[in-house]
Amino acid sequence: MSATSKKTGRVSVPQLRARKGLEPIVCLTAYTTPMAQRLDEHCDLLLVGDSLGMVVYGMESTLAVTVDMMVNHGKAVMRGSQNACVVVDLPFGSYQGSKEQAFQTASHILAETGCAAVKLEGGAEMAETIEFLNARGVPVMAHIGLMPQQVNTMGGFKSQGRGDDAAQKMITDAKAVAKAGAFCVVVEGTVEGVARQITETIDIPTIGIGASVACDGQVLVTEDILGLFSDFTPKFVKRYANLGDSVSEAVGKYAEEVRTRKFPSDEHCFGIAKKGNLRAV
Ligand SMILES: Nc1nc(=O)c2c([nH]1)NC[C@@H]1CN(c3ccc(C(=O)N[C@@H](CCC(=O)O)C(=O)O)cc3)CN21
Ligand SMILES: CC(C)C(=O)C(=O)O
Ligand SMILES: [Mg+2]
Repeated sequence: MSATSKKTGRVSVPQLRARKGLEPIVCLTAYTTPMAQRLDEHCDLLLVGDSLGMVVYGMESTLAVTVDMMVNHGKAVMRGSQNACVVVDLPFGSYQGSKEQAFQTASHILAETGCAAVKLEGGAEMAETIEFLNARGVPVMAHIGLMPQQVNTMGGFKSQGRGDDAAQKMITDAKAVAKAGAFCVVVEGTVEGVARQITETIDIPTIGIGASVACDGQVLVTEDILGLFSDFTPKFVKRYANLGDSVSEAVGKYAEEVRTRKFPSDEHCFGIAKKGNLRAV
């Protein structure tokens, strides 16, 4: 059972921060109310990720995701959950301009959705922004390593931390976001040795996605583990179900029954009208 705060019933940001080095933090993405309802009892943290652009809207990257989309899906996830701490991703272009822009966007998302914190991508270059937000009441989850919003500068969704310089830069980034006051940090697509060294070096929890078992917690995209998304499958995804196949099978049966007039049968109908109910024309 996860620790919950008395007042709201939800896992709080300080409780998550205090999990450093203890029981691993369980996190999954959530975009909708029905999925949040299913995930809530099992997860410490639900992340309304901007990956929804690719998973729900069929976009080729996360770059065109808007603040309005994040607010609407954030509200949906809050309605479907009561236990987990809900964190919403700041989308591309809504926070990189200045720390003031970041505060404007983040405070809007917190006020509109009721979520507990925001996540933003970036290392040392975002430290000032993280400190600015945190000091003004916006808890920040950082995100380093493979940063999908940097797909155009990184030349694709490629794993990070290979080579001494890249490894050293990632460790510097991790230290910078921790010092700036981030309450935890997502480490994405990063070689094990670097993820382990970061986890051992900084005093906030690391949440890994493709960053080995050395991290203080794990996150994956829910549709990936359920087999509901198949445009691509990152190496770090483990499939726990094949719901996409179940959907195809169920819908195939429905279509067949409609075409053969097997559906709807009597049990799904409101019966035959009594004589008096039928008005003569
Ligand atoms: N469904 C989904 N799952 C995700 O994990 C995810 C998203 N969408 N959208 C936003 C980002 C994009 N991510 C991605 C996308 C592709 C790869 C990928 O195909 N990587 C290859 C190459 C690795 C390399 O060259 O180092 C792989 O084999 O994992 C990884 C992460 C992670 N995020
Ligand atoms: C995969 C996680 C870390 C994310 O940023 C997202 O879902 O957008
Ligand atoms: Mg994201």
